[in-house]
Amino acid sequence: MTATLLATHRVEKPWGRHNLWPGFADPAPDQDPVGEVWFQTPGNAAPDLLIKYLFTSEKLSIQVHPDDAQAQARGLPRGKDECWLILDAEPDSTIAIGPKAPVDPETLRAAALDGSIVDLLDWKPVKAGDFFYAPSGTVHAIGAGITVLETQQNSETTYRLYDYGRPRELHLEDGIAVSDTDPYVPHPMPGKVAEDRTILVEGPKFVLERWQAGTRNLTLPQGVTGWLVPLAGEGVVDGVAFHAGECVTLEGACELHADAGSDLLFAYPGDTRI
Ligand SMILES: O=P(O)(O)OC[C@H]1O[C@@H](O)[C@@H](O)[C@@H](O)[C@@H]1O
Repeated sequence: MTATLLATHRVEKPWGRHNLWPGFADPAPDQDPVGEVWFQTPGNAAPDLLIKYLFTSEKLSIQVHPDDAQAQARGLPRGKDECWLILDAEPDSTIAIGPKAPVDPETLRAAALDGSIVDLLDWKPVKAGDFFYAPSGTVHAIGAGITVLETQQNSETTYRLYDYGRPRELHLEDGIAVSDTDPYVPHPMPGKVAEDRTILVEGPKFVLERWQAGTRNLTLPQGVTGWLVPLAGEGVVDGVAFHAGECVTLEGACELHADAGSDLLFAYPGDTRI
């Protein structure tokens, strides 16, 4: 059994914020806004998954990620399926996920060049508690005024198709080549499978569970790491205390106690619940 409290890595982004979220120190007013906080595993090994908080004040780029095969064909370790649990959103906040109607790659390319791609996409209103799974290939954009907990394959390959004129690099040819041109179809979600267990994602790249307060004995198979993400509350796992806003990786057999009021996510690679 091993429980490791992860260090955080803050990433400044043009669409980030100066007022973050309980448990996260705000950047000083004269510093650049922080858009992402990543939880980093110690050492050099690149784990399968990456957990991030996202804090937005403007729309992110319209973007797409390659899948495993497309990434590996480009010499990259893996693709990037990702999913978002909305923790907070302003009343008019939206997320774009896929085109509203089927579109051919040439039309998508032209729309990315002249900015009309914004209107091609399906912008959905979002509120706290909403959940979206975006498989690799899904053209997407997270909107303004949103706090998100993102669980993703551990990849930083983002192909930007459109960036609202911000002076950042675009990756039009790569992006169009991996874009799914059909409307988004929601990913199957098993949901509540026991009184104290909800499965938000069960494959193909990872499993994501949501738990409340209580005591659990977990046994992760040999070689499998689990990421425990306390969204609210606090507790102890294998003698390591955790609080909302932190992240603990687990290996082997672990005993977990989460106090009343806790809201926990638990992610691990694979396509089947343990
Ligand atoms: O390219 P920008 O706009 O900075 O957005 C990059 C960010 O996009 C989000 O949708 C997620 O995929 C994040 O993991 C990623 O870091």
